[in-house]
Amino acid sequence: MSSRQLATTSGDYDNAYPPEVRKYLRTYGLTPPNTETFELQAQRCLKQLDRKSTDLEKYQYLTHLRATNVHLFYRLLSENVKDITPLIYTPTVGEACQRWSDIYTQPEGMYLSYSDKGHIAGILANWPHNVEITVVTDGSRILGLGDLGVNGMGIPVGKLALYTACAGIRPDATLPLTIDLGTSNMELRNDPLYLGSNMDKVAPEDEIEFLDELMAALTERWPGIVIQYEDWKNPFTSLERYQKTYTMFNDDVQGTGAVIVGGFINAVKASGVAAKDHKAVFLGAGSAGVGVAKQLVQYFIKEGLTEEEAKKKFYLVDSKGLVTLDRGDKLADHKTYFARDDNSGKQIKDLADVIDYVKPTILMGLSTIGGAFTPEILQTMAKNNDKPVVFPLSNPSSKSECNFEEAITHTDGKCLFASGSPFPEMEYKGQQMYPGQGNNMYVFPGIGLGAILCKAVNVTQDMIYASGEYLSYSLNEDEKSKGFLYPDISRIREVSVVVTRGVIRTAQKNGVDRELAIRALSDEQLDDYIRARMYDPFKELDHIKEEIKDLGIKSNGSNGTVESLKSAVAGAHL
Ligand SMILES: O=C([O-])CC(=O)C(=O)O
Ligand SMILES: [Mg+2]
Repeated sequence: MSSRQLATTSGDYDNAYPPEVRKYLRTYGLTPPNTETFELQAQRCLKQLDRKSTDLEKYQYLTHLRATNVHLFYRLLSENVKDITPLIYTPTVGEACQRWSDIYTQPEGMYLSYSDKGHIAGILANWPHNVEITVVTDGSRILGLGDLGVNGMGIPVGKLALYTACAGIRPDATLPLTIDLGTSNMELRNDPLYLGSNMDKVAPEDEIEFLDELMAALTERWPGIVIQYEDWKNPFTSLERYQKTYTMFNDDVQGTGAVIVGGFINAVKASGVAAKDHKAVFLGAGSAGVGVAKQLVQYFIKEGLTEEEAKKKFYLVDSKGLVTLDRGDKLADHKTYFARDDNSGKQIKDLADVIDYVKPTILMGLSTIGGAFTPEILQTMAKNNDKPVVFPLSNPSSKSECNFEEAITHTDGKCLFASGSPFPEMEYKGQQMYPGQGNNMYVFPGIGLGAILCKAVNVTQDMIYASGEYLSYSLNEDEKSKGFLYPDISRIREVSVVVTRGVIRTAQKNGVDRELAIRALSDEQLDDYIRARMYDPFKELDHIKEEIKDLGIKSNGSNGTVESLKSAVAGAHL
């Protein structure tokens, strides 16, 4: 009997497979006759993609392709990362989430509801694959688009597609997970097509009870699982509650922080201003803003400042203005750390006035207020600095505090720029200008893969920081000469190898690794070890051929022909 039964994944229906492989997989006759090269397959896909008139239609086509030929989808993605990533991830995924209940066609992960409490382990048993990593959201803060309830499923799906594309986690080892704990979004709840429960968000203590059960059930079913929290309105509670007990991290607080560290290290070098002389104004003092600022504190400490000095480099601005201790309102816990006490009673409401007061070298946007970096603000940054650092980081593009063209034009081409969502490069005064994309996709794939490969018990803050630091090392000479702050996205798999190595090395230093055998590897050997474990959609055919060879099919001297397969694969229906 063949070790293969009937085809089980959409990848088995790949029409790149020759007849003998189709016969082995028992898909012979279930696909069109010709065996196609990837070039031909890609030509057809790109033609179909081209014919779609909106990005959302392209997103839907790509979703369909993944569901019907998973390896082809990843081959196409890996050869066209720069063009396709914005269609399956930010910004298009934002629109897909807003319209999820409208455009829904098929399940792509698991949905758990509050009413499933007490039965979570039993429900997880329904998932048919072995899982190495899950991305879990409750949809309560999807990108900068607010509470989208279960429509947020697009985010775990998109993040995990990037795990596969960028870090080579096998597609069937990923689990997109959306928790339906109710939603405060009345527009959704009044929509009969809404796919989640029509109830208000559960109370925080009920949410914690639910999550306690979920974390235990996930880890019981898949003991090595890495759990990534994504797009939660209040991510701090779960981070503090679980990070020492489970292998988990929060991508928005920690991943975004780390990716900014990576670009920031390069921006500080390029700015010509010593680290100790920088000052940063942050528009947005929510979880992502504070998460980023905290990791930059770690950077300044590494540069020789005390924690107190490092903390003083940051001026956070929220909807009420500059965050100060004596502002008269009750500050959320996470803001207090950065609240200023040196304002001599002065309160400043407007961002432009804060900038006049602070004269920052760095302006960061994590506010989800599209256009908040006005031409005047950008002009002031350029007046005060030779090379102002301007990072409008909110997602998707519509929420970006400014776009690349505005930043370049209003700083007369001087700014060092990175945004959260992609913007096109442009020419300015005869010179080609390249935008950086400070998106956490540069680090989370490596954080997850690193944690999986070294079998980390926890994801420590040092591992997170290392992902950003190693990201900064991964710029090549060509990228440096063009003034890039982040490496070219088309090199993302190689970048992820470097990031993964940084994460593993740091786990080893922290003593949270359980795969002790890889401690002795040199850096070069470790990189090879990582690469060898990355799923490569171009090598699937070779793996199946190996499988066939292992069954001794070639041993009758017929070189794997259809005839030899006929006799060797007992039980196959030819
Ligand atoms: O998904 C992205 O593009 C980045 C991110 O985590 C967010 O904005 O929440
Ligand atoms: Mg996010």
